[in-house]
Amino acid sequence: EKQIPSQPHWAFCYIMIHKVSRSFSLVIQQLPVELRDAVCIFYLVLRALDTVEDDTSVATEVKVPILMSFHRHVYDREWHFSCGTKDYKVLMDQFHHVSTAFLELGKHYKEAIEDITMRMGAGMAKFIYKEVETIDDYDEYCHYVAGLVGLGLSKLFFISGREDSVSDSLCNSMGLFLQKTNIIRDYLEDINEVPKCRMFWPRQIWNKYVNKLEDLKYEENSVKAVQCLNEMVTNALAHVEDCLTYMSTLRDPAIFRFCAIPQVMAIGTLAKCYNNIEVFKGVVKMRRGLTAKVIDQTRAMADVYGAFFDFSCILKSKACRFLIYQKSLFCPVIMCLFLK
Ligand SMILES: CC(C)(C)CN1C(=O)[C@@H](CC(=O)N[C@@H](CC(=O)O)C(=O)O)O[C@H](c2cccc3ccccc23)c2cc(Cl)ccc21
Repeated sequence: EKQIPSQPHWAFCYIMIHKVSRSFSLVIQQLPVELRDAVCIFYLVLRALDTVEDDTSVATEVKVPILMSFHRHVYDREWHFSCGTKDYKVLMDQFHHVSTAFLELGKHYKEAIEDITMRMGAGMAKFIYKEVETIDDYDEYCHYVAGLVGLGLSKLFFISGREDSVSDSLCNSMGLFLQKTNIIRDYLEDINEVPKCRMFWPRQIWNKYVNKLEDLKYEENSVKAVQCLNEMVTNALAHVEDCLTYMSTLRDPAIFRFCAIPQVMAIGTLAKCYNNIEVFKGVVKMRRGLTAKVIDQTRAMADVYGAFFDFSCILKSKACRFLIYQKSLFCPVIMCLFLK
């Protein structure tokens, strides 16, 4: 039957989304209601899984079984596992509201969310025992925590009947671009994490510049640190073409905005991080005003090409500009930008 907004579990879910991610809760409101509910639950299930993975005070022998069986816990109204801090602790303690709402979703939505949760939990468990050494490890880890989100969202869009299915590789790139941007931006926060620092930058990249990842934050290494940072940004930019291709396949304007806004935020963050020693001194965040502007002005591919084009001007990289030019050939607005 139709959900009455007063039902406590749906109220809890939407309030929780608003608490953990202001911009995401704004963007999710654009979606058609049936899809919005499925994405809301998908996001909260993933946030809960991430909270378990992130909690360094949970012993490995306790954490791994929870990650592996999380996809079944979403069906159990009684289940919860207390961990995390602040709003994430509330999410974990009150998780039964998420399970109750999850059980009200359509069958295909539940199957899609369960499948991605199972695969992500298994991937997270694998990386509890495994460091990110090579660039392949880096891509594999980002696939588990973010690429799979792209696959899952595309499945939900398809189930809603509003979008055709898209190749796994394009969906994966959407997630990798966002996650690699977060990993670059959050260097200092992750390296200073207590009790155990979290390291996602691949050794294959940073060991060309320093002996230990944490050495990047010391003043005397600042030239090498920025060179290493720029290599990490360049690695993330490799996904731009796939992201632009993915977004240009989207038909539903609401789904387009839902996908495009985080991508434009990410390209803006990368632009701020590029060549910027501040990444090793504090967290480099886009100004709140700029975030509001992106949410308001990202409506069509022309806006996305524009944002990526602005970034490529900052990069001054011919390769990136040429790529954007190539992709935007059928977009008059961008064409005149190039001719300017
Ligand atoms: C790791 C991640 C990038 C996938 C996290 N992730 C996102 O980053 C959110 C945005 C968000 O939460 N922003 C936070 C960032 C932050 O915490 O700093 C904010 O507060 O602005 O967006 C993604 C997300 C949105 C739209 C399309 C996507 C396609 C593929 C993969 C992910 C996609 C997301 C969608 C879902 Cl359903 C679940 C998680 C995410």
